[in-house]
Amino acid sequence: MAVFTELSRADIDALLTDNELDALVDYTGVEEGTENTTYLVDGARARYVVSVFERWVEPQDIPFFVDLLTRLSDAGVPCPRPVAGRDGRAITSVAGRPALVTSFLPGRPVDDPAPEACRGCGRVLAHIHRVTEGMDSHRPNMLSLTDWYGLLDACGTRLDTIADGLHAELARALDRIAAAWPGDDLPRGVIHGDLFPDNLFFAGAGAATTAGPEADPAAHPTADDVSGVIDFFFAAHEVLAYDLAVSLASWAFDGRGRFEPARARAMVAGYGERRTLSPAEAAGLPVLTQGAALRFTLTRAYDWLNPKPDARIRPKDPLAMMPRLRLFLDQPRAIADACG
Ligand SMILES: Nc1ncnc2c1ncn2[C@@H]1O[C@H](COP(=O)(O)OP(=O)(O)O)[C@@H](O)[C@H]1O
Ligand SMILES: N[C@@H](CCOP(=O)(O)O)C(=O)O
Repeated sequence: MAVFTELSRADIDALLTDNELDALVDYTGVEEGTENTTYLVDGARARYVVSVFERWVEPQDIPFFVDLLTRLSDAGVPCPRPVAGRDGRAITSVAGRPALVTSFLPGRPVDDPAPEACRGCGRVLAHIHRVTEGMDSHRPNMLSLTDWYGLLDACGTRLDTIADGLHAELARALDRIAAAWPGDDLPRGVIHGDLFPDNLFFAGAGAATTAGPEADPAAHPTADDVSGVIDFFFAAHEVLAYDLAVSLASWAFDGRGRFEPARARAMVAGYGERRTLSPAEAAGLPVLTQGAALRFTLTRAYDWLNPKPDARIRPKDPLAMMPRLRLFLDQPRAIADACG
């Protein structure tokens, strides 16, 4: 459960009534998520999502998220829309904490995304990249390649308590990735930065986890069934193709962690439906996917080694991305072929 900051019924009631939004029916802390505190709030008229920012997000970043989510919503990207308070401006604090109140989105993520779902993911990413072209608000990426060195240092040899030799292996990987990083030559813009399967909702999805995929065709939604994209709190200015690399690293593997070229191909094809990937971007993807697998290993390891006391959270396995990192490093053709 990702609740770092406990909100009381009185806090939520004050949020709804002080802003003349709604009457409180019920509220609950959300199980999923690892970065921020999330509450679902049921009002008499609508359902809201309250995200209280805990880290990586500074209060001065909040206007960027408000602009971004408003712009994307206006352009038809099914993302959370900021909810305005009594003064007509987005609500950016709850119970004295930096926060954002947004609309609730329907649908569920898929656990084991088939190529059609991957195509939907690629399409949404490209849509985000197109719609944010020329956006005025700017947010630098706090987790860019140079920041990975800081994370590696902060974890230090304590990494070896997670797995023998992990520190040396990650240090080698980082040096190799940094030496080949194609970043400077590629188009930059606003990336989502964390479009893992749990952050994309599909209408009708979710049956796979309860009834088995064969029991309900909706367990395998199509790209047209995308109903929501959430968790923009890593969004920032970065190399656009790196965003695709993050999703390739997190979507293009089956339930047993085996690379699935068909998923990677479908994702790249879906991306191409909305934005043309240049030859230089396609050529950069093998190294960008190495970087993505490394970045999430480092942040997960950091969180593992530095748990927040009293937080209700399920930490993610820091070793889960390691086989992917090794595959991307050892067989760069795997990604290159999928993109060709
Ligand atoms: N707009 C939304 N609509 C529906 N559910 C949401 C929405 N935003 C968040 N959630 C739920 O809350 C969970 C945690 O939100 P998320 O933004 O991913 O948290 P974190 O910032 O900690 O990663 C999500 O996995 C999802 O179940
Ligand atoms: N997606 C990242 C970290 C954030 O996870 P989320 O569940 O809070 O979106 C990871 O898997 O490490």
